[in-house]
Amino acid sequence: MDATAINESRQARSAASITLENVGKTYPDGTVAVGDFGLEVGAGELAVLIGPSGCGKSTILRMINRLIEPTGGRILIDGQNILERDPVELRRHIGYVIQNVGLFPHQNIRTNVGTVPRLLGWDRARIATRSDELLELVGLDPARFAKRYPHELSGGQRQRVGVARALAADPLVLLMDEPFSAVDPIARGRLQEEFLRLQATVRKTIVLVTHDIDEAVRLGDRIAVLAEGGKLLQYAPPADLLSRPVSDTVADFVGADRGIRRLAVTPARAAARPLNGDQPTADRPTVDVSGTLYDALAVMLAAGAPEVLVLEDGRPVGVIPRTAVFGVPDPV
Ligand SMILES: Nc1ncnc2c1ncn2[C@@H]1O[C@H](COP(=O)(O)OP(=O)(O)OP(=O)(O)O)[C@@H](O)[C@H]1O
Repeated sequence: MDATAINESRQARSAASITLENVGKTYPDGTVAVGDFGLEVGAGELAVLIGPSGCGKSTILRMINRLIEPTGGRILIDGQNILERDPVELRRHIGYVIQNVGLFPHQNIRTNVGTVPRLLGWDRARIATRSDELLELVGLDPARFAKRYPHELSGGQRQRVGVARALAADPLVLLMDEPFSAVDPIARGRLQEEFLRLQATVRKTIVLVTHDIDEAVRLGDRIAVLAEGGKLLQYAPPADLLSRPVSDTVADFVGADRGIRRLAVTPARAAARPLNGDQPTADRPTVDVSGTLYDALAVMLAAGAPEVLVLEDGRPVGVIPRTAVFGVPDPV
């Protein structure tokens, strides 16, 4: 895809689909980092790659922006083969966020965020405006932070700058390699939450690598569980992965407490059973339809009740019985 095609497709939308077909990477010493890997990520979706150390996650990610050249297969962005593009030019249209951010230490935050727009030849005023807009978007007040240097920020703040920098030129695709793992668990939780809010606004197509199953479940629209050699064991939405792992290996990998995680990612709406017309609805414990099965369980436990009503706009639209929480069929 040439620059004109990119601009045209960006006018239509701000995210692109990613397709990997039979992608492989074999190193000259014979190491097969990735054997034969396929994956489809829809425009605006966030796909997570997870798996044991050395299974090829980073290799797959870095083949998408050609920091690593595949030795087999095809990688398509919006249907266009990226292997036919100039890698340097390609990378300017793909945001990339890594663990320790890699900010330039001798440049202030505004200049760091403006890195790619500068390479793309934007004028100075436009770069400054865009940098400040991005800093606002990631929750850093430009008046306070734009002129600081990276060492004057906390780890979490630096990570936010990394995300702002990756988004600066409005890329169609964002690649994130363990973006939140260098910060402590509390800061990480906050960053993940902010990141979800940000993604709801910008709706980029994102491939994110993590070691942390909780992070995968929290952030992913779909999760790809990998084994050594980039073997894809399962690719599914978090709730499906947790409730129906395809093998013992996947079940072990997603963990013994996957039942609890499943509750947290199953929407109350999906778990609700139809209301029986003659059941009373007054004075019964309730959960909003936007909540999860986890919220429903918390309400049941607090009220000592066997079921909760599901409300939409304050009106009962269904009921979640205790059996739904435990994933067993209702008695007939
Ligand atoms: N230059 C190289 N030559 C030979 N093998 C390599 C080379 N670079 C990476 N590898 C191998 O490729 C495999 C995949 O590495 P990769 O970094 O993609 O794994 P990963 O799943 O991201 O691991 P981690 O979770 O530990 O970061 C590993 O076995 C690694 O040793």
